[in-house]
Amino acid sequence: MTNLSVNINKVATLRNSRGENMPDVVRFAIECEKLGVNGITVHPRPDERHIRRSDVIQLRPAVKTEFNIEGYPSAEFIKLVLTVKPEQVTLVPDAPDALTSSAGWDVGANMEMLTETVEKFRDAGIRTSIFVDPDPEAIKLAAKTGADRVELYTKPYADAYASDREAAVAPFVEASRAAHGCGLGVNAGHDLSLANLAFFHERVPYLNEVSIGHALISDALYLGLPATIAAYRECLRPAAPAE
Ligand SMILES: CC(=O)[C@@H](O)[C@H](O)COP(=O)(O)O
Ligand SMILES: NCC(=O)COP(=O)(O)O
Repeated sequence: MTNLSVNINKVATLRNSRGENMPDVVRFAIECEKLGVNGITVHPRPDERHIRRSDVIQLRPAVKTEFNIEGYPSAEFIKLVLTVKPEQVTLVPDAPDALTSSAGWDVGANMEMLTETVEKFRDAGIRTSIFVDPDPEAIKLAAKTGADRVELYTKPYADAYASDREAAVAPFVEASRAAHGCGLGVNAGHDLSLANLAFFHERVPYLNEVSIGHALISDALYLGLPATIAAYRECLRPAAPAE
């Protein structure tokens, strides 16, 4: 089974466009859980342009499924995560002013820092995941940091899906096999959508979790949240066993 974690960053973007608390990110997370999602993801950025540190703290007791916090492991981020103790932390290499995530880690160049960071979170009982491109070498190194999972950066898949979906998904199939072979769990995310998710799920083995925000929140504006969550969950329905 592949879990669906809803990234609620964009709900906070809308909230922040006015000075008050509408929409309420905690209420939104609870509504998502009532509709059957398996987790809630947030990516607090240093400028607090969407999710704020105070949101992360308020979400913790409200989220009853899996709380996944993504971000660059600055001292401030590490302190926040160790205080909040989510079920999962995803380490992402974004610069403080990044518009959005645009690449996985250069794991080799950051081996010592990643290994030390993973150890801090593991000691606190928090599952760790490292954001990587679908590169078997980076994945082998990620396993050596002691991380539990990798998250595959799926924008290249999303971009290439319309022109040649077989070619687009092939590196992710290989990457997921490599991760599984190293004993790592496999997450995936970035620009997954109703257009490309079902095929990704059908083809990529060992997929533990997808985290989806931008497209899902946009779809909810058109379709409503219950229909949107139902449609994404349908994309992740296990294939019927072969006759
Ligand atoms: C790691 C990743 O792919 C997501 O966290 C994505 O970057 C969402 O962040 P924004 O909502 O700030 O674009
Ligand atoms: N880890 C990816 C994520 O949380 C959501 O990315 P996106 O769907 O907003 O591109």
